[in-house]
Amino acid sequence: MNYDDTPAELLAPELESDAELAFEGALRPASLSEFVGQVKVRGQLQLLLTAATMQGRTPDHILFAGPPGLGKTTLAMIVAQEGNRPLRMASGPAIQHAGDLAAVLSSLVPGEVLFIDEIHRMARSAEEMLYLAMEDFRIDIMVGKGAGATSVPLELAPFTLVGATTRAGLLPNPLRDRFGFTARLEFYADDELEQVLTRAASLLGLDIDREALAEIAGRCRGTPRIANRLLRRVRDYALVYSDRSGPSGAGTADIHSVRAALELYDVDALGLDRLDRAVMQIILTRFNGGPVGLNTLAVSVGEESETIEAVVEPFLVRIGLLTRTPRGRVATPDAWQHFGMHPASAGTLLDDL
Ligand SMILES: Nc1ncnc2c1ncn2[C@@H]1O[C@H](COP(=O)(O)OP(=O)(O)OP(=O)(O)O)[C@@H](O)[C@H]1O
Ligand SMILES: [Mg+2]
Repeated sequence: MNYDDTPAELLAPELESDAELAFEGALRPASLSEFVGQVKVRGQLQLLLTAATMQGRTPDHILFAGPPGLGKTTLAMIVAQEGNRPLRMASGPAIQHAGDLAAVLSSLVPGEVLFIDEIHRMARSAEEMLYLAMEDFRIDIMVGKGAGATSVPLELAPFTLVGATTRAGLLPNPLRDRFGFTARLEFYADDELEQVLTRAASLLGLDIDREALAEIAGRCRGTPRIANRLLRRVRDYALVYSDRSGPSGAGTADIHSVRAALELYDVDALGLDRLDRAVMQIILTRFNGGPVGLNTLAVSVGEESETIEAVVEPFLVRIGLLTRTPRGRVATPDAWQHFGMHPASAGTLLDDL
């Protein structure tokens, strides 16, 4: 069985390169009204921000949780932009000591939005400092060492903390409880992805029809970042193989060029990526459909169980290939069908293990 037939980067929901970063920057919607989908979250955010503006106070702290590429960073930027507030970007892994966080917090200006990406990866000591900062806009700084050490309180400017995490479950309760609003981002529906793609196509100057956009939307794991990435590969294909009669000379793409381009890159009809396929195939072939425990599964595919749980599983569950039960992960009848396999009889199963 070949698990490595898709270029990993094409369907990976994580960011890959600097070029992609620049492209994402250009595509990021700048206001809530431009932001596609997540209707419920958008409404909730709008209310929270408007109420804060009416009262002239800083908005409550906000946590965005959900799989990679669904718009957490984009929404954090929008929170700052909508309220015309300065934005400071930080990331959990870069905050390894309480002192790192103290330096950031003490330099915030009143009303500033502090965005901490991957907030679940911050150091413990920094987390504890953050509790006090979020609640009372105050921190205690330790001065000196050993018996002579004293703690000096420091007032902070009122700020709004915006946290993003792919693993809300890893946040300690005291931290989670201090956010006034937690938004869980969902995978996008096909028609929403089509809107994202329409906008991106016009920015790329690519002439592409509805049917072709719908085909890409159906294969991008419900994720805008992947939609934009697949669109760029389709653009390449159109550039090289079409007659370049599009308005900007970037080529024209239709359903045939989309299918050909995606086939070239081994993006299957459901948009499963290499890791999705590896997980499903292990469950089907090695464990005869399951149940399989998360850790066993992670070891079998050679991945962190964190990645399986945060990135792979939510999507497989959403498209109905996998269910989670108290005894482990189980493949659905649709999964057997998608991979063209059948459950083995009990005898062969024992041989296999
Ligand atoms: N609702 C949306 N409408 C339009 N474009 C979107 C939307 N959500 C995300 N995008 C696009 O997808 C890209 C990825 O979004 P973003 O960087 O905000 O994801 P993320 O959730 O922060 O991912 P990660 O967990 O990897 O940091 C952005 O460049 C943006 O162009
Ligand atoms: Mg992000």
